[in-house]
Amino acid sequence: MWGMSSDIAIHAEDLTKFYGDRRGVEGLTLDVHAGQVLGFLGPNGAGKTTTIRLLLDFLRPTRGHATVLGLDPRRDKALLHRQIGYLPGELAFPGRDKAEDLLRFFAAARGGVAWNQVTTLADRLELDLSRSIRTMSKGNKQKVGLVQAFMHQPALLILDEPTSGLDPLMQQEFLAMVADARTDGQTVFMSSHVLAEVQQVADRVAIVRDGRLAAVERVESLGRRATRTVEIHFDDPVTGEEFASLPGVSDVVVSGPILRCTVDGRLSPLIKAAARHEVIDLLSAEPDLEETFLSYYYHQPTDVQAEGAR
Ligand SMILES: Nc1ncnc2c1ncn2[C@@H]1O[C@H](COP(=O)(O)OP(=O)(O)OP(=O)(O)O)[C@@H](O)[C@H]1O
Repeated sequence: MWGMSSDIAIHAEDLTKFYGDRRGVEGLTLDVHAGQVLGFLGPNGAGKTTTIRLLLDFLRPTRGHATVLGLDPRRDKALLHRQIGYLPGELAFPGRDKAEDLLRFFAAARGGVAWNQVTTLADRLELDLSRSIRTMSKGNKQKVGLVQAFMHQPALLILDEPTSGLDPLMQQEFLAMVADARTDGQTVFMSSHVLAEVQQVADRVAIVRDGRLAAVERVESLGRRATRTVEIHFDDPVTGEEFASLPGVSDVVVSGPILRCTVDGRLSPLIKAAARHEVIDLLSAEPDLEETFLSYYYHQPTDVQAEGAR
């Protein structure tokens, strides 16, 4: 439909939303491949929720358009929503009492859901379905939201800050649910401001800031580009100068026989230079995607549009 190939679950083209003269999101062009997990990353106010609401036709774009599961959200909203599992960023449940009642209501609205799906998900998340939603903590409400998003095994899951309010164990369980969904061929679009969690499950990461897409990267290539911190202990004092100009080496700090620096990319230039001295020890911290992301994020001009965006 719409000339879209079915291996694209979400296609956004110049998607733009202004709230008055305030930018929600501008010029967002992005494809999400069917069967993949896309992490949609950015800090508060970057435009993640705005983008998600545009994809679902809860907001109308100022400019541009989106195609979701081959459908135009503006024309086929109801049909589209039946095929999607959506977790809103702000959960507002109607006044029904028990979690189970609310989930039965959602299940019926979707034309019936195998109830064992619901209980399986609730068990995984350690959610007591007999509890009253009104008295639930934020985390437990979030679990109810997740169960309703996953319970009909939708072709596409659109999740706005899905781990918010979950404790670390439950965050891991949620990530396992996403990995299982991917195994089953479902597509997942999840927003987050935490790279570490997205890194575990995503195929690609899209980074938004100030309402613009700053980068789209495969998770592995983010990793390959990772900077790492290296500390080398020598027998005798060294000078920083002989290391500071090496390719990829920065932030050189020398205190006596100890050298600390940041290396971007391969370690060999540093290791060759170090080997001119007697090396006692070398410590290299695991490439930290969070740091890579942050350095990338803060050092790029705003209007960079990565080649990987399409
Ligand atoms: N209804 C609105 N009216 C005016 N401005 C809005 C409205 N909704 C969002 N904005 C603005 O649009 C920008 C993007 O907001 P959005 O909620 O999409 O960001 P976000 O990345 O989802 O952030 P958060 O994680 O805080 O939800 C922000 O500057 C925000 O203040």
